[in-house]
Amino acid sequence: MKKFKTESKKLLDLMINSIYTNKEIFLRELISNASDAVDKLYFKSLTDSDVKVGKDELAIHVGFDHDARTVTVSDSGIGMTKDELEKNLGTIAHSGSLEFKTDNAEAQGDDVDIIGQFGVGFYSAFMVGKEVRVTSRAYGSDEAWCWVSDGVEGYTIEPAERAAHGTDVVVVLKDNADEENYDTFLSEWGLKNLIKKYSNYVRYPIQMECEKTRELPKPEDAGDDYQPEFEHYTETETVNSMIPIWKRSKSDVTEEEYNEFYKSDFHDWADPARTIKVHAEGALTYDALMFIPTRAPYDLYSKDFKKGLALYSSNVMIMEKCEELLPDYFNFVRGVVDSQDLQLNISRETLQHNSQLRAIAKKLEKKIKGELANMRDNDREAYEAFFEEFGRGLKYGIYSSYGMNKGELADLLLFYSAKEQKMVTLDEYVAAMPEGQDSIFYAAGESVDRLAKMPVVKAVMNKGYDVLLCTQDVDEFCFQAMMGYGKPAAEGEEFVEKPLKNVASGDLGLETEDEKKAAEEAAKENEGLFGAMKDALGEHVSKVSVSTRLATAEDAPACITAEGPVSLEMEKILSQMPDGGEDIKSQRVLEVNAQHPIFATLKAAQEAGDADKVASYAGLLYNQALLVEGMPLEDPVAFANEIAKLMK
Ligand SMILES: Nc1ncnc2c1ncn2[C@@H]1O[C@H](COP(=O)(O)OP(=O)(O)OP(=O)(O)O)[C@@H](O)[C@H]1O
Repeated sequence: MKKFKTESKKLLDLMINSIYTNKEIFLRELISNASDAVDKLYFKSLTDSDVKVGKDELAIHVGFDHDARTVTVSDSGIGMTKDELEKNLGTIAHSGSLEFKTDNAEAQGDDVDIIGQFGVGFYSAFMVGKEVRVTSRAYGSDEAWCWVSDGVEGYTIEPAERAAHGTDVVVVLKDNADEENYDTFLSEWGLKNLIKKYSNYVRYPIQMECEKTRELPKPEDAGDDYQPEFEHYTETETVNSMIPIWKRSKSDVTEEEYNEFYKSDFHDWADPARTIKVHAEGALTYDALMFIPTRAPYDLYSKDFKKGLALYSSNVMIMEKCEELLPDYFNFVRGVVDSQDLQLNISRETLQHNSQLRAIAKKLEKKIKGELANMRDNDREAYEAFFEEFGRGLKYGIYSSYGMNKGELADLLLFYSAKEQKMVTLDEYVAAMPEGQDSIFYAAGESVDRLAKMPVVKAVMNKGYDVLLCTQDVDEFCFQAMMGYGKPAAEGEEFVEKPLKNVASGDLGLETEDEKKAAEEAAKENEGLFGAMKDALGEHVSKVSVSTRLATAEDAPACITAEGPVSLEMEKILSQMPDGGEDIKSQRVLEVNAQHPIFATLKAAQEAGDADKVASYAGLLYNQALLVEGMPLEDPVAFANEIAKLMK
């Protein structure tokens, strides 16, 4: 037996125990080696007229023997001589494939795509195998050799038999232990799954003998009670689909084919809303195929959801979900990126340089954004359906970046316009703003119908201004992070942002000079009344004041607004959060309509010294305003009792 050198032994131990996180990739590595071997022979046939092999003779075979506990990967490739077995498999980190690639760098065209480069992949077989036997016959040689090793001490090379050129790698699996079970590698289903997962796009057919059943023909003399009989048989099946759809030119692929690929590879039953194909050449050459789904997967908004695109290099899957390729707010995009130029880490599980990924991600983000903008502008119905499913994520993207992402995302948002009675973009809202309107108004609450009836909304609408009715919990948080919205109408034009204002908060600055004056006067005149009302309401409000937004007898008698950064709707949402949001309160102001007949009644009660009536009416006004604004009453029984008292 030839012993591995001490350094090699250490390296081998490292290889087997530390480099890979996932044992199952051993099959990917052996299949990649087989594909390289076949590729090398094919390349020879192209460059040397003495070598005659047809592409259809070239295949890879995967099989297993349950009783012997072996998995075998065979190829009809270039094979290895005794010397090559020694050099390639006896020396860790010696890559015959890299040598081949370097030697033939000039002559290689698109027809060859060698995967190996580090000279370590083969040894991953020892993660699952207690012994590996490699029987190989080099092309053009009439002798075969068998290399055998336990992956610990060393290896032997003995003469062997093989009918034709090529290599068989037989992995004798380790025994099952408590924490490891290798039986999945001893089933047709388990191996097929791994081939599909990692090696589906290897360019040569990967074949397996597959078990099938078929019904036997019904005998002519079968009686009425004949039960159909079945037989088992095996058939050679090609498991991989070979040609990656993303490498085919867009004009050669039908929409149907893209849809089928999407549905089968990403496990969706609905066609995608959009398909985005990218082919980039230059410093980094790559292909990408991305899909915008029609509907959100059930776990999109859960913590366990993992975003990412599948990453392939030389047709072999490196990562199932490469997170770095997508920003969080486009987490719903599914797809594939494939590049031969990626500098892989030795385990092929990550890349050496994330800057390569960043460059790709940046370009892809632009493409996705462009596709969404195109859908928004040219197929509004489809875009609204998209937004219904995924809009929350876009808004959350603005909120969670404290508004930093608004440049990328804000023009993709849609909100319900009270005036237009349909979904509009912020640009459409701004474009329709009448002369003199300098803010974007919105209201937040549970439903559009309810919001449309709110006095604070009506008051702004009566001035001729539109109000965006926001019904998602994230809406107001998103707007607060944005603070304002605007973009230059034309290139080079000045950039003016319109502030975003909640119609139920603070001073909107919409009152006329006359209205302002009237309110100031009413406040001064009725200082005593407002003081008494505030006392009656206690901690519930920070202030009782004359409303400037409710300014005619037809408007509501009172409304509640919030001073400061926390609105009533935000308070409601925060109070429903599991982690202590209930402590965050808005500063409520009870605004009273001084033109409303009820105000006259209140004034009269105050003048007559009827403190009980003032207190009771203050409570009633406060509670009914809460009801209108969709806020819970603190004491519904007391409220009902007060009303009953009035009705007696
Ligand atoms: N089935 C095979 N047929 C012919 N040669 C093979 C086969 N398997 C392995 N080899 C040779 O053994 C070498 C070492 O294989 P190994 O899988 O360790 O590394 P690699 O494929 O070169 O690189 P990587 O670590 O990137 O996969 C290969 O470069 C190749 O020359």
